Amino acid sequence: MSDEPQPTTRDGLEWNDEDYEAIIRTIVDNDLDPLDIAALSLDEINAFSTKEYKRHDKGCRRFWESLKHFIKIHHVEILKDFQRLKRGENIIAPKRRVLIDQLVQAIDSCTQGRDEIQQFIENFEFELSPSLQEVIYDSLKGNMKFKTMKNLLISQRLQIIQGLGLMSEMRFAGVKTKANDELTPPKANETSMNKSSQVISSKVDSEIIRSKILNGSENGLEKMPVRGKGMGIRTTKNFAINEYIVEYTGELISKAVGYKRMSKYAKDESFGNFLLSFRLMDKKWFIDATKDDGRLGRWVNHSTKNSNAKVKVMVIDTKPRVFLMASREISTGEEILYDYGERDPDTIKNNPWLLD
Ligand SMILES: C[S@@+](CC[C@H](N)C(=O)[O-])C[C@H]1O[C@@H](n2cnc3c(N)ncnc32)[C@H](O)[C@@H]1O
Repeated sequence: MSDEPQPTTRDGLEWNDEDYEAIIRTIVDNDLDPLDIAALSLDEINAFSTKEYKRHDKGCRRFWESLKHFIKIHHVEILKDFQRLKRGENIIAPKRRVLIDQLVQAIDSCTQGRDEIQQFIENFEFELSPSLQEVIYDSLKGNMKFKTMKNLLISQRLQIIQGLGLMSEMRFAGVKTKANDELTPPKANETSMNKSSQVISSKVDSEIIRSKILNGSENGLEKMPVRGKGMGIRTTKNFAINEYIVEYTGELISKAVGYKRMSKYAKDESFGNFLLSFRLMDKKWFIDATKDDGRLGRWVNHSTKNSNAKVKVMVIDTKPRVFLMASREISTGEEILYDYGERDPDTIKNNPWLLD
C-alpha cells in the first residue's frame, strides 16, 4: 500500500500544494534538517494545546486548534515528503493554503488573547534555525493571500511553524512566601505573557545571540554593589533595544528537583535566591544558579516598574538557554533590571522589594 498522503481535505483543512512543495524542496535543496520544523512530539503538542486554548477566547481557541493541526501534519508528512525527495520521488502534496488562512483568521478574530498570541510568536523567534526562517519567509512573501500572516511574520519574526511550547513563564522561585519560610510552588507568570512584543530586526539577530551564548559573552557589563540589594549588574556601554545582554547560567534541573531545592534553600538564607523557573514544551524547568560560576547573569536584580531587560529562551543543541535581552535602549552606567514575575500577594508582602 502506498504511503503517499492523499490530496484530500484533512480535518476540514485544505493545503496549498505549491507552497508546501516550495518549502519542502527548499529544505531538501539546502540540505536542511526537516526535524527543525517537525521536532515536537504529537503528545507534547496535544498536551500543550489542549491545556492552553481553554484559557483563551473563541478566536484564540481556533488559533491553537489550527496550529495544532498544522504541526501535526508537518510531523507526519514533511518527514515522509523529505524522504521521498531524497529518493528522487515526487511529492504528492496535500492542499495547505486553507489551514494557513484559518490561522490568519483565527489571529484576526482574537480579542482578549491576542497579546498572548503575539507573545507566543515572539517567544519562538529563536526557535527556528535562521536558514529555515528564510525558507518559510520566502515561501510566504510571494503570496498575497498570506498578507496578514506575512505582516505578522515580518513584524514578529515568524515562528508559527515549529511553534508550540516556548511560553516562557519566568520567575524566581525561591522567594519566601510565608512567615514560616515555606515556599509555594511558582505560579504562571501572567506578566511575562503580556509583555509587549518587540520587532526583531533581522534573522541575523538570532545568529548573533546564538553565538554570544556559545561564546559566553558578557560584554559591556560589570558587577557592583547596589544599596539595599546586595550586588547588581550595570552597563559599561550602551545597549540597543533587543540586544543580547547576558545568559542566566546555572544548573538546568527538572521541576521535581527544583521544588526540592526550593524547600532546602528556604531553610537556610545563605543559599540566597538564585532559582529561576521557566516553561518549555509545557514542562516546568529550573535553572539553579546558587553556585557562583563566575558568570554575571545571577547577579541581575529585579524591578517591576523600571525594568530594562526581558527574559528569553533559545534552545541550542536541544538544551534551553535562558538569557536577558534589552527591552529598551539602555545607557552606559544603568543597572540592568528585569521583572522576576512574582505576583503572589503573600510573597510580595514578605518581600516588599518585589514592588520596586
Ligand atoms: C538573583 S539574586 C540577585 C543578586 C543579589 N542582589 C545578590 O547580591 O545576591 C536575587 C536577590 O537579590 C535581591 N534583590 C533583587 N532585586 C532587588 C530589589 N529590587 N531590591 C532589593 N533586593 C533585590 C533579593 O534579595 C533577591 O532575593
